[in-house]
Amino acid sequence: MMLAVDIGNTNIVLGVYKKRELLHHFRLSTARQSTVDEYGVLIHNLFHMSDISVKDVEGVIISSVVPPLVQTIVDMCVKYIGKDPLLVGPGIKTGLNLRYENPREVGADRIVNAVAAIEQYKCPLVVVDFGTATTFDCIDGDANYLGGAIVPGLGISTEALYQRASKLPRIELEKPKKVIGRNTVHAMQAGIIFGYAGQVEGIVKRIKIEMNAPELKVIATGGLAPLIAGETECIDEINPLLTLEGLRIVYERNK
Ligand SMILES: Nc1ncnc2c1ncn2[C@@H]1O[C@H](COP(=O)(O)OP(=O)(O)O)[C@@H](O)[C@H]1O
Ligand SMILES: CC(C)(COP(=O)(O)O)[C@@H](O)C(=O)NCCC(=O)O
Ligand SMILES: [K+]
Repeated sequence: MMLAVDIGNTNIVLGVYKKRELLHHFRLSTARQSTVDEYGVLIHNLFHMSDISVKDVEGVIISSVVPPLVQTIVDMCVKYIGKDPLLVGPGIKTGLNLRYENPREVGADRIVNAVAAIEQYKCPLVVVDFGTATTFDCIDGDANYLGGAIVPGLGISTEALYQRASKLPRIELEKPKKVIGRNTVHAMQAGIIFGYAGQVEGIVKRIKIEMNAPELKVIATGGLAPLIAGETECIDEINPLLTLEGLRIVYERNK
């Protein structure tokens, strides 16, 4: 078995693979102050509840966009799983041709998303990951990673209204019935959800023009993808496990 770990700014997602098959996946909060032993307890409990033996884990791969947590999770793997994990970063074979000005700058989650999408779909394509931030990753017809766009995530945007405007409450990220809200909560939900869908549409439209690829496929992933995908025609498919799949592929390429 192989353990794939994606450390995002909000959630740490873990996947347990047996060859190409995802047997289990788990989602933890990204707690920057948690210790090696605290993460060890979580992993121990999750494995125990799922009847996974640590002894069966032959290797671990990690992608992280939260530098302060990397050493903690690496140390946890060594101490509680007995494996030195592979880190997605410089020196690792991804098979991806990165056209970023500085390839080291690209988030590891964006890299593994792109690797998985190229394997699973026909290029050209765009991956939209609705996480803490929403990222757009553009892949051309020859499977080159071109770059993309980064926008504030749905959660961050919603939180900003609450934090910066005294009379705006904290709201649930839920789709309202109408775009014309007749109370504060509905008005905020309308603005956030429908505004976000419009933003995604606008960016995808510009990407298609800039890449001269009107037929390009748009794949959505990340915790909040289903909320927005229903509100726009521009998303072709939701693939919630794209990041884990990318980690599995990169792991195979470095065995
Ligand atoms: N299965 C899910 N259903 C609903 N919301 C989710 C789910 N998974 C994650 N979320 C929410 O989506 C947001 C982004 O999560 P995620 O995609 O894991 O972000 P990141 O990769 O930045 O950690 C968070 O607010 C999280 O609570
Ligand atoms: C853009 C991101 C913050 C998205 O992270 P996430 O929302 O998945 O937590 C992350 O991919 C990142 O820190 N990237 C580095 C900058 C870049 O990709 O150019
Ligand atoms: K992510």
